Amino acid sequence: MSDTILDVRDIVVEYTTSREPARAVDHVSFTLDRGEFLGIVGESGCGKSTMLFAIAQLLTPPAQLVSGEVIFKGRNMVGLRGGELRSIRWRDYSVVMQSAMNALNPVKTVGAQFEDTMRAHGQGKTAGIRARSREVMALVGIDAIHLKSYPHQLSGGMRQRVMIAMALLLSPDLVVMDEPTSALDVVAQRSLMVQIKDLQKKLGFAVIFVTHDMSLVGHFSDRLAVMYAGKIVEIGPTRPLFAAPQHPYTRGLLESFPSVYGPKVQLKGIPGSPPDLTDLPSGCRFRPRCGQVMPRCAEIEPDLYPSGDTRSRCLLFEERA
Ligand SMILES: Nc1ncnc2c1ncn2[C@@H]1O[C@H](COP(=O)(O)OP(=O)(O)OP(=O)(O)O)[C@@H](O)[C@H]1O
Repeated sequence: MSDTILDVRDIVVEYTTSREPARAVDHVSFTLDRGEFLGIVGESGCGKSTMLFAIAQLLTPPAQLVSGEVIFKGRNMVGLRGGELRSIRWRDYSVVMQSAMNALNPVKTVGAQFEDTMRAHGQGKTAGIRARSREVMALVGIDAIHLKSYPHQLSGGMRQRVMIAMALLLSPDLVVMDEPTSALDVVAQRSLMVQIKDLQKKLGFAVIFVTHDMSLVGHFSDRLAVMYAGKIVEIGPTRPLFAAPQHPYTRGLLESFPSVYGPKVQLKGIPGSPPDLTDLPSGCRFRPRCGQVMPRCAEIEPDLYPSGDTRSRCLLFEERA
């Protein structure tokens, strides 16, 4: 039996604008195995959150899924109606957003919100709801007393943990996370990441984790997908991708972040900024910022080619395809 839990097939998402539509996700495909931790990285505006929303079926206008399929546990989620989706969300997959303050209801206690979620999925027994609520709070290291707290009574780190506890209430097989640590200071960020990883190993759920901070997911993900201007430009196992990044954009990204280990090196960054999605350069989208640009890069839009242990969307690797 296949171990694939999620099969994202050729998805295209566009935002309607007053000019051309902005194609924020442009023919993206990948699969995710049960229990796997996939990091999605890239600069701000490259389409990471839009892709996550497309997978979780949470897109709202002006964004729309133009084409593609999202096969989750063997079923295409694209086109499922509200009721069908509601029965899958939280139970089979859950979503942890950037800001728990926006995702949690400010006028309900944490416990009441857990109860609503569980009752909406057919858990009728109050004793069972209370026990499970205490259990998930213990999983994320928060005293059950805070089931009586309102979101504003908790620190930022506690709120994010509460969101994770809520995401785990119904033991889903997949948790998608959109920069869940971005509002926290560096120390709180690391400790939350360690906790997410521990929970994932213990409970066995798969994770898709979106972040612009490559060094953050470097220690925790099994595989990484690097996005640039709506496309995956490199994808592969995390370790080799970090040790020997192949795509010039991945190399630039890695050189933009200080490494926790290894010698001190000058941080370089990537010159310029990502292109306007309504006015893309011809050929390779990264071409105007690339240090290894060749004349052909303006003419040919590269495919994903095998490149070392990863696959890269760069003509440097074309002959190996
Ligand atoms: N409401 C909107 N209307 C029009 N275009 C939008 C809208 N929201 C996003 N976009 C377009 O989609 C692109 C991708 O946005 P998205 O938020 O998915 O990127 P991201 O990589 O997640 O960025 P960040 O890390 O800042 O969250 C943006 O660059 C922008 O061009």
